Amino acid sequence: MFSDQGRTLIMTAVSEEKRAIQRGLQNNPNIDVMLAGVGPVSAAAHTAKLLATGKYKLVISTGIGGGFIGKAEVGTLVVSNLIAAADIGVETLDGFRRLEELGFGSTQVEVDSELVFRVTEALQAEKIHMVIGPIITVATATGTAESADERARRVLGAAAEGMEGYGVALAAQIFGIRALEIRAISNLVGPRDRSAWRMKEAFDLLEKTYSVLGEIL
Ligand SMILES: O=C(O)c1cccc(C(=O)CC[C@H]2O[C@@H](n3cnc4c(=O)[nH]cnc43)[C@H](O)[C@@H]2O)c1
Repeated sequence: MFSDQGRTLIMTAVSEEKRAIQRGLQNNPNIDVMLAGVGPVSAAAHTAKLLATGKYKLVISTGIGGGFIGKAEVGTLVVSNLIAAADIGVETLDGFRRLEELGFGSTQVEVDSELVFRVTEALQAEKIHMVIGPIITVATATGTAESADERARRVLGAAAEGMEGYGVALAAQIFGIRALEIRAISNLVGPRDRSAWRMKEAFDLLEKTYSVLGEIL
C-alpha cells in the first residue's frame, strides 16, 4: 500500500531541534530535515506543502517532548504507535467529547507496525532507552496536573505529549504517506516548571537517535 521509493522527510518545530538531528544524520543524502513551526496547524501546513512535491515516502514528526509520569521519564525516547490529537473536540457539561463521538471524523493516525518494529529494533540495538506508545498532540502545552490527567485519560496509554505530531500525520495521511512521531523527553507533562526542563540531554538524545536511524531510513 505504501511506497518504498522516495526520500524521508523529518519535520521539527524549532531550529535547535533541527540542528541536533542534522548533527546525528551527518549529511545523509536521502533525508531532508525541515521546520514545521510550533503547533499542529503550522506543522500540517508546512508538511502538506513539502509532501505536495511528491518526493517523499515517509515523514517523521520529531523533537523534544513532555513525558507522562509513569510512562516516559526525562531522558527517554518515545516512539509512537499512535499519533492522536488530544484537544480537538467539544466541551460539554458531561466533559470533553472527541470528534469521533460527534461523527465528525477522526483525531488519530495509527502508525504502521512494521515501521515501528524496524525503527525500535535499530534503536534497541544501540541501547537507546526507549518506550513505544501513543503520543498526543496539543495546541496548548499542558501546564497543570489536572490537565495532564484529563488529557492522559482521553488517549489510552498516552506516553508523551508534543505540539506538532497530529498535524504532520494528518498531512501524511492525506498524501497516502506513512508517518511516525519520535520525541526525546525533556520534561514531564504537568505543572509548568521551565527550570526542570532538560533541554541539552534531550537534544543530545535526538542527535544519537538520528545517527542510528540515518542508517535505516
Ligand atoms: O516555556 C514553556 O513553558 C513552554 C511550554 C511548552 C512548550 C515550550 C516550547 O518551547 C515548545 C517547543 C517544542 O517542544 C515540544 N514540547 C516539549 N515539551 C512539551 C510539553 O510538555 N508539552 C507539549 N509540547 C512540548 C513541542 O512540540 C514544541 O514544539 C515552552
